[in-house]
Amino acid sequence: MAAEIRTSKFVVVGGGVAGVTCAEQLASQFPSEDIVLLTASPLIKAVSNFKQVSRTLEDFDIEEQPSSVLEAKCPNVRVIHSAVTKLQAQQHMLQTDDGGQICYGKLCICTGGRPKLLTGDSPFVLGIRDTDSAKEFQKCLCKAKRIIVVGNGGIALELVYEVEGCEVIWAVKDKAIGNTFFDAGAAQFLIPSLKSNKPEKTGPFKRTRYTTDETMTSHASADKAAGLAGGSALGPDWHQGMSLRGAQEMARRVHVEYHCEVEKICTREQYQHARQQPSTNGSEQLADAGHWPVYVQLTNGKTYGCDFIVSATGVLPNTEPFLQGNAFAVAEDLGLCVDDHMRTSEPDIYAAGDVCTACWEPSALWQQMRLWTQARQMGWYAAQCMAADVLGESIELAFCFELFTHITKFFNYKVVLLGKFNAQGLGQEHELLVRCSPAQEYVKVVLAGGRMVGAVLIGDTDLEETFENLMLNQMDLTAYKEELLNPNIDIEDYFD
Ligand SMILES: Cc1cc2nc3c(=O)[nH]c(=O)nc-3n(C[C@H](O)[C@H](O)[C@H](O)COP(=O)(O)OP(=O)(O)OC[C@H]3O[C@@H](n4cnc5c(N)ncnc54)[C@H](O)[C@@H]3O)c2cc1C
Ligand SMILES: NC(=O)C1=CN([C@@H]2O[C@H](COP(=O)(O)OP(=O)(O)OC[C@H]3O[C@@H](n4cnc5c(N)ncnc54)[C@H](OP(=O)(O)O)[C@@H]3O)[C@@H](O)[C@H]2O)C=CC1
Repeated sequence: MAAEIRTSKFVVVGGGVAGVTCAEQLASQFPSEDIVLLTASPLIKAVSNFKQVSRTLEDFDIEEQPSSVLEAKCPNVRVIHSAVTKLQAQQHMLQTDDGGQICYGKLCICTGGRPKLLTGDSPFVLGIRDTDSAKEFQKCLCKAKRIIVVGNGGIALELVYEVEGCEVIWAVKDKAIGNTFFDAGAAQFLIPSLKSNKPEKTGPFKRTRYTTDETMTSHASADKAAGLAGGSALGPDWHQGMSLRGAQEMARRVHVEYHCEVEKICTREQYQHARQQPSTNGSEQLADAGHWPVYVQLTNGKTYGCDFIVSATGVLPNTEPFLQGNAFAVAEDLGLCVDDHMRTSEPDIYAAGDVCTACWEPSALWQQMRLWTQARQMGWYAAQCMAADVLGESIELAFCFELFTHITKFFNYKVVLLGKFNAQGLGQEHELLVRCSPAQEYVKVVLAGGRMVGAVLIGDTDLEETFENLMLNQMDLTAYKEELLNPNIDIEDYFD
């Protein structure tokens, strides 16, 4: 007997922040419609305690929840735990891995991303994305004496600071650490934190934690083995309450190798075999001669042995089941291109969060980064756009896309990034003002044409709201440059 075809006016795929926010918004705009949320993960990710801190800065918690919590909150949302395996965009039809078929009126794809690994074919290379991969990392770490972390973004910054009881070799391709988030000056401010002891963690955790039951976990693992989607991305605090300890009795020990990439990864047998051959590369230096399961040759000529490698080298959008047989425009980073109404190039299909690439002409002070805040904002705005389309109303690009803002924590410091915080795309046409008190704060302001266009604030600077306003109103600061970072001036009063 042919499987029943379900029909729904609105279908959202993905139970991460983007998908759940989108489904919630649609549910409140269309209380008499059924909204279907399809997700491959056993738990969903919901935003809680949302606070609009200022015009564009926002603060919220994320909770992993059973879908019943969302269904109780939004009675017209129906969550189906099943992975989409095929999309027929012309027919407006989705197929799922349990054999189901769903016909949609409007669809929003929020399938997130997965780690872009250095190599997919080595059992010694791990990526971290969801709860399962974080647990796998923890299991390998507890037996490890040395690991190599490759990458210079968010995950690498978190790991090198958190891991104890295991030597960490950190290979970065840049001349300073944390290249994705800040410049060499900020890196210099942060480096001493790697050499001192970590402050004791203080609880309690703000976020509720749920665990998946055995059936769900094994279902998710089976999906992964079959190459289907995994769980939602981790986020702030993912390592809280998780022991990131290796097999040695020692505090944190990190050695940074700058300006290098991975040339070759080989097993102990391959490595020993190569060592017995007459040397073809006179410059190769063995950083230590211990016996390790895997060896990594870096482009600076050094070779390190280690227990395993963490590839913290970015994200690849999860687009697979959607592209085949359809005509989606795809960006250079392989995300689904969306316009300023979050529409993909296929009719009635929208996308939001890590899976999409913003292909509209952005505001001068905004850029896309694959972050929680943007996943929430895009999910929310995609729902507004879908609603406007159905109701035949016009809609303007949401205000949150006017100015890039990100609040996070690195090396136990509060970090706020605003606008073109790294002078992205400004060439030589900018000026930097910097104030730094070691171990206390680092403040960098980017000015272009006398106007503030970006800032990096590390520590409890309390400057974010004032700087946000200065960026949004684009006041000419030429006359105030000397005072702007003067610690003896209350800048908030000054521009009141
Ligand atoms: C270790 C780590 C730490 C991070 N820390 C921070 C941080 O401190 N601050 C910050 O802002 N951001 C952080 N991020 C990034 C942030 O988590 C992501 O940008 C954000 O969660 C993306 O949300 P999303 O909804 O787009 O995707 P995801 O959360 O990845 O959700 C995708 C959903 O789609 C589902 N799915 C995928 N394919 C299918 C399919 N075929 N069918 C059905 N369902 C499917 C998945 O199961 C999942 O539920 C971190 C990421 C990681 C990995
Ligand atoms: N606190 C926070 O805000 C956090 C956010 N995240 C987010 O989670 C996602 C995943 O994090 P992560 O994996 O760290 O990704 P990121 O995009 O943050 O960083 C990836 C890093 O790897 C580098 N890289 C890419 N390819 C290679 C390669 N082949 N060899 C060496 N280096 C390489 C990149 O350099 P280049 O840029 O030059 O290509 C970049 O420095 C990101 O979206 C990130 O923003 C994660 C943790 C914390």
